[in-house]
Parts: sequence; structure tokens; C-alpha cells
Amino acid sequence: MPTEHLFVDGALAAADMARRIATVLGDAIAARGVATIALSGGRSPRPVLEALSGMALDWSKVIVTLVDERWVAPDHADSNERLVRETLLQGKAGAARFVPMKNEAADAYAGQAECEAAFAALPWPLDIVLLGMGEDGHTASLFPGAKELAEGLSTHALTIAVTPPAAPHQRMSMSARAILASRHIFLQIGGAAKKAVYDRALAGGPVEELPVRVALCQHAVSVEVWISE
Ligand SMILES: O=C1O[C@H](COP(=O)(O)O)[C@@H](O)[C@H](O)[C@H]1O
Repeated sequence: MPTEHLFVDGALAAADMARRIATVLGDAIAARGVATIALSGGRSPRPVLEALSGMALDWSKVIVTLVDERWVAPDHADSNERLVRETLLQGKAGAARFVPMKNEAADAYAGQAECEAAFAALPWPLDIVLLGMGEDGHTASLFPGAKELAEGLSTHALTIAVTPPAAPHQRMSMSARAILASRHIFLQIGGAAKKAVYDRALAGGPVEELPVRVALCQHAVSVEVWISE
């Protein structure tokens, strides 16, 4: 069962999550000399990343990467890399090392091998995998109904190229194996619609129906969830 942090307000949830992330990263640096975090994109992480950016940490010892990426140029409005660069990697936090998922390949399938090599070179397990969730129950870019979902749930690879059935852009996503190769999974759930999907996912059922169950219905990695109205 995940540890739930409940808030009436999304801004308070984001501030609390940012403080918890900074604590875990600081502990990782103290213990191992390096800290690693994989970040989700979309709308939800923005206030967390903005708050985290101002926190005191030896950012030069932090490696930041992505849980998933849309296969668009890094300056595209939908780029998760752009989100991270504009929010987190500012000021002192700009000293962190960022490992992108997107590379120069023409599409995500052609770029997967290079992305996989970059991920294989990271220090595993990652300290934090920060997940979001869509109202269809997708997490990272593991989408229900995607033709690559079964592979994403079972592959030994750390990354997989995906075409979402109903969302724009080809994606690169961490596989289920990579998500679970972490010390902490943090999940953001904002709003009543996502809370209802989260409750359904927790109640149990096929992971193919609600892929967020990859994180929620397992006992190997500790999961904390920040829930706001
Ligand atoms: O496409 C994506 O969607 C999910 C959820 O995004 P949000 O905008 O509803 O917060 C996100 O976790 C994922 O990283 C992103 O690429």
C-alpha cells in the first residue's frame, strides 16, 4: 500500500513533494556521493520542479533524466526536456547533469538504441522515479491500448519507443523494469478525475487496463503518492 500525502491544495502538495525530493536526493549524496532522479513531463510536475530548483543541494552531484519524452525538438512546447530545463535546471540547480531521452534520430524507434545506451550508463537503481498519471491510467508513456504496451511491461530493456493510441507524438518511455529499478517511486495525483482512476487502480486488476498499476500493485519499491483536490 503506498504512503499517501493528502492536500486540499495543489500548490501545497507540490511544495511538500519538492521538500521530500530534496531530502531523498540529499541523503543519496551523503550516502553514495551521487543522486539520481527521473522526472515525468506534462503539466503536473511544473510547480514541483520550480520549488525544487530553489532548494539547497549540491546540484553538481545530481543526475536528472526523464521518465518519458515526446519525440519533438527540445525547444518544442510539448518537450518534457524543455519543461525540465525551464523549471528545474535554473540557477544553482543548473549545475545538475541532465541526461536527455531525445536524440537526433528521425523517430523514436530509430532513437531507442542510443537512448538505451545513455540509460544503461546511469547509476542504478535510480534514487527517485517521479511519476504522473493520465486520466486513462497511463504512467510514463505506458499507454493502455498501445501496441507496445505488452513489451513495455515485460522487456528487459530500460527504454521503449511508443506510439500513443490517442495522444500526440511518438514517445520514448522508461519500461516497467526501469521504473521498478528505483529506490523510491513518487506519484502525483491532482484533481477528482485522477483520484477516481487512482482508487480504481489501487483496487487491483490487469496492469494492461491501467498501466499505473506497474507502480501501485507491487511490493518491491516504496511508493509515496501526493494527492490534491
Ligand atoms: O503525456 C504525459 O502525461 C502524463 C500525465 O501528464 P499531466 O499533464 O496530466 O500531468 C505524464 O506523467 C507524462 O510524463 C507525460 O509525458
